[in-house]
Amino acid sequence: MKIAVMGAGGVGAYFGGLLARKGHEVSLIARGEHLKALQEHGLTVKSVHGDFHLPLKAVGDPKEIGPVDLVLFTVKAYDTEKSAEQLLPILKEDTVVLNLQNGIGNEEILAKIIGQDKVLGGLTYIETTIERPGVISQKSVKRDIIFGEMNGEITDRAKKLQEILQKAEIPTILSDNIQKEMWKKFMFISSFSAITTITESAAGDILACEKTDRLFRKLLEEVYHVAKGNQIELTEDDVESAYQIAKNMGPTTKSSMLRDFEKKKQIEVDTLSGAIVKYGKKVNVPTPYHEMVDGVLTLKATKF
Ligand SMILES: NC(=O)C1=CN([C@@H]2O[C@H](COP(=O)(O)OP(=O)(O)OC[C@H]3O[C@@H](n4cnc5c(N)ncnc54)[C@H](OP(=O)(O)O)[C@@H]3O)[C@@H](O)[C@H]2O)C=CC1
Ligand SMILES: CC(C)(CO)C(=O)C(=O)O
Repeated sequence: MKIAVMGAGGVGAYFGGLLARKGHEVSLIARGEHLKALQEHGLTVKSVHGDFHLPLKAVGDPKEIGPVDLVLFTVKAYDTEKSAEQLLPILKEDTVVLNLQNGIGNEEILAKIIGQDKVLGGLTYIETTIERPGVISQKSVKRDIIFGEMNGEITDRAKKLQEILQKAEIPTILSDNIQKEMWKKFMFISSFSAITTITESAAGDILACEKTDRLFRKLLEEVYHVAKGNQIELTEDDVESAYQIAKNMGPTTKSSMLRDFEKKKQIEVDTLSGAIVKYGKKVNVPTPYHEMVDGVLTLKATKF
């Protein structure tokens, strides 16, 4: 299968690398120093599941790839619109674009630009980052993808994609309610990104401190109430499951937002805590915890 990775960073290059190892023709779309290193030295992955090195095609302009069967869409949320436009020349009638970004609403932005029929909703639980240009460091045992058609249908193309991902050793669930799965991840990641970045700490320290542990729970509960207000059927068990994910991912786990913050890169606060505030306002559900985080991190990020 011919595959392009739009935004070959921590998530994209890691999964792209696993697919290439199974014989798929994978091209990485990247930019800057990272692109230069990929072109000169190939992709290096250091992973708890095993290190590997691959000389993969890496380009800055998707036009150099030609039409593809599958796109992994793995840019940060703030790059969605521009990156979707750049994809247009490599899309065929039956190309599938699997979105793996954090946040809610990215699929809708994608659909407006490339067409609803091409977009599969998705998310991933994995800790992975660009350690230095050309080198990905994948740190978590967990590396799951959950995806599905936005309308919940279990289609042949989705079943085929699940098989391809599973053959590449990626634990993959095909969901008939991806919108709900995305909200579950949204509840977890908006709250986990908030508490890790504001405290500049990993999961273990946060959960071991009674006060930050309570704050994390408050952030999760706030999203639960916002979700309910927006007619999303999350339960209190989902809040507890989200809390347990932070516990189970291990004490050294950091959010990708904290890693970006440490690298003094733009952070996705607008589409995580900022988005919770907006969804809350829409249905008159107060969000003081996420509002505080959104304000503090927005200001801090202007000082890089
Ligand atoms: N990292 C993680 O552990 C996880 C991340 N996620 C989510 O997945 C998404 C991707 O995150 P992550 O992999 O960390 O991001 P990265 O920043 O590591 O990777 C994205 C890469 O795409 C590049 N890029 C962006 N736009 C373009 C473009 N138009 N053309 C070429 N290159 C481009 C970026 O370049 P530049 O650096 O110059 O901006 C960057 O190198 C985010 O929404 C994140 O929240 C979800 C689960 C886990
Ligand atoms: C917390 C983690 C690493 C788990 O998938 C994540 O999704 C992120 O930080 O973006």
